[in-house]
Amino acid sequence: STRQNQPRSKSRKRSRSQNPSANTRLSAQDFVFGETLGEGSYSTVIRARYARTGQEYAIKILDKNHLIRKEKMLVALAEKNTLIKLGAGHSGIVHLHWTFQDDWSLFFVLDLATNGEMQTRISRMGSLSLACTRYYTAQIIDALEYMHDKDVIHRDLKPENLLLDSNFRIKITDFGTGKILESAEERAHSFVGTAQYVSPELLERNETSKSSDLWSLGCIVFQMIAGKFAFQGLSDYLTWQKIKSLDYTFPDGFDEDAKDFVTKLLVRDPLQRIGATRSPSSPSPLRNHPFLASINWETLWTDPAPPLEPGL
Ligand SMILES: C[C@@H](Nc1nc2c(c3cc(-c4cn[nH]c4)ccc13)C(=O)N=C/C2=C\CC1CC1)C(C)(C)C
Repeated sequence: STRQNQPRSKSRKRSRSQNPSANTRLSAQDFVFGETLGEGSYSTVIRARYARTGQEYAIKILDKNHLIRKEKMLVALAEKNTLIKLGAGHSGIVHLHWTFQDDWSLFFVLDLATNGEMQTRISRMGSLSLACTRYYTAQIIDALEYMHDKDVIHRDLKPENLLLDSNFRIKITDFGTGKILESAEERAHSFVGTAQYVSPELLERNETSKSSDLWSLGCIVFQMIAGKFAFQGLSDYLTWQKIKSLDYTFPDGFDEDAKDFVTKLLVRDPLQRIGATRSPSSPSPLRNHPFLASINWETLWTDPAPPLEPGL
């Protein structure tokens, strides 16, 4: 029967099975751990197989003592709550299936994205074709609008956090920058984001909003097509100077519609960015931009991904 084939928390029909942290009976012994997939700032993500069903997952393991010493336990819990809040509602977002702990660690059992990080693809390819860039940009927008409508801001959107599942579709991950916690005082100390993708408002006013994710999207689209960062200095400080002065240039041959799209995202004033003032009820100017005219938003998540071929 299905009871044997599912991790037990799923076998319960009540709402408990919807709450990943409800399961107090899963333990590390229920999994066979494999290769390390990546290291976060306070965590390691390891490939693992749930022994009972053979289903593969990615398990994020956080060291409790480390979290306590660095006063990041609340950040870890905020990330868990953000992941729970996002739930299984969107296939473009990594889903948290269960959590459990032992004396030393917290365990988050998440979707495995078997084709890894977009960053790896861009590095290998140099750049992505326009068809790939349009497809992935549309999927990022769709997932981002879902997140923003749930009042979740990613804050550190970058190609490393854009995973590719077995069908080469996007899965956004690493919500390690829990916005729930950010009091003004904490904000002053916990500098968030990766240099090349940080928005001007975060650099100048330590401020982030949903529109900061749109700035990062602009940097990502530029990078997918150009095969290099929009803003890159010889040091983080010089990169930040370029960001604050909007010092970037499109390489020759950069698609004109894509240029217009990126230009409307890399705007200093967060409120003037395309899509910044969208509401769940109003149509999104991002989706209607000419650069994405060829996208069929209804079949976006069932269409096959375009072949990953080099761009420019
Ligand atoms: C960006 C992230 N890297 C990764 N995070 C996750 C992966 C993941 C998979 C591969 C991969 C799979 N096959 N080949 C490579 C390479 C990197 C991955 C996954 O499958 N499922 C959930 C993940 C993360 C969820 C958790 C943050 C909440 C860092 C470096 C932070 C660990």
